[in-house]
Amino acid sequence: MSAPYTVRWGILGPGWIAGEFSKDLVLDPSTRGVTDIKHIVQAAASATSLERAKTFLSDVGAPNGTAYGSYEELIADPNVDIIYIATPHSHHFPQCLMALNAGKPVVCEKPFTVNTEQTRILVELARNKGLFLMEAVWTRFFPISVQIRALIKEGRIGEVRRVFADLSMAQAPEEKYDDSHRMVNPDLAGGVLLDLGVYSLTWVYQTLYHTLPAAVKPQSKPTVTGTISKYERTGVDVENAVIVKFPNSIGIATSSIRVAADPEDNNHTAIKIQGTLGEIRVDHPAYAPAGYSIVVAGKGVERVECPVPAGKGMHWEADEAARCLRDGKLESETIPLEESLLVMEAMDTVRAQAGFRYPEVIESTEH
Ligand SMILES: NC(=O)C1=CN([C@@H]2O[C@H](COP(=O)(O)OP(=O)(O)OC[C@H]3O[C@@H](n4cnc5c(N)ncnc54)[C@H](OP(=O)(O)O)[C@@H]3O)[C@@H](O)[C@H]2O)C=CC1
Ligand SMILES: O=C1OC[C@@H](O)[C@H](O)[C@H]1O
Repeated sequence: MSAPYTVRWGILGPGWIAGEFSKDLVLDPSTRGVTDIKHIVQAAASATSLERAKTFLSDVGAPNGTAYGSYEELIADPNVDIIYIATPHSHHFPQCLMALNAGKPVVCEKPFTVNTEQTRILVELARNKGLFLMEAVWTRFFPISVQIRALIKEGRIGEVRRVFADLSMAQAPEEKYDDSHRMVNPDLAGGVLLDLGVYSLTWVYQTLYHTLPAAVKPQSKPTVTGTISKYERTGVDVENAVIVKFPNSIGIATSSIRVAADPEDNNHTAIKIQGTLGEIRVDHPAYAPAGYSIVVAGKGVERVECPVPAGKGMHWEADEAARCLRDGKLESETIPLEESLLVMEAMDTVRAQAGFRYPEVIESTEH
């Protein structure tokens, strides 16, 4: 058996999710049945302080990693193969630009950028430079997503005509968040559409668009209609509803931080994928569901549990990025850049229809 392909990660923005991601990186991949890939947390950088980067590395179980007190040093490190960006939404575009311009492949947290134009620039830059680029929508790589896309393609629930997808978590923003917090701060591109709505839209696009034959995709671009409710204190959205109309199907994506999709936290259905023969009901939360049911008329209910075998489940997206690097691919087939652009476009459209724009400094493509 050949040695596993090893990828050395550089973590840019050592905050909450970067910690979860890095802890998954250092897990033994065989705990999820993976033997062809190995990850190393090679380095981490904090723009706030070198000490923070050091503490981060030790906390995630990578005490031998190199700590940097600036992002520039991280992306210049020749021992780093790929950069993972995990900062607030407002900062993804300039930081991705910086990393790509330095010749580093990038995995960037969701949402890719503040708007579509920014993502388009990154995609063109990565393609021109021959560098791998991927939006870190971890949900797409969960075995549950893989299984459900396969069930749709094999016609288990007939022709899929409609999808309802919700990711809502009652968070009482007035109590939970200071107005400067990234969830509600317009300067950091806060708001529920970009933060949680991106997952509801992911379910719509990965079921109704990703599963289509390649030949029909060019004629299958959706039209999007949507609305939002604003947070009185900061003006970002706290609730939204998006209708995504494809030629032969309709997706309805919603998200909220005012109400909960699953108030009792009890595997309530958050996503319904409806076909002409039946439906697939996927558990809350949409970003990491742990089970689903297949309900076919006359055949009863088949329940499928999909627990994460070890860690949080962010390792699957890292495995994908590693395999793409190994195989010389510039993008993931599971989350093609075109689909990241389509989701960004949907969010742009909803914001435009609602008259919701972020400060020019973060909507700008000049950096
Ligand atoms: N995949 C998932 O499940 C999740 C994804 N996310 C996504 O990850 C990203 C980061 O979220 P999260 O980990 O909660 O973020 P944090 O609030 O923990 O911040 C992450 C890092 O970003 C930098 N940062 C924080 N605030 C600012 C600011 N005001 N200006 C500039 N930089 C700042 C800091 O880096 P430094 O130390 O270098 O200053 C910080 O360590 C977002 O895109 C979010 O949508 C978030 C949660 C879950
Ligand atoms: O990506 C995310 O998923 C989990 C949520 O709790 C978090 O706010 C969001 O950023």
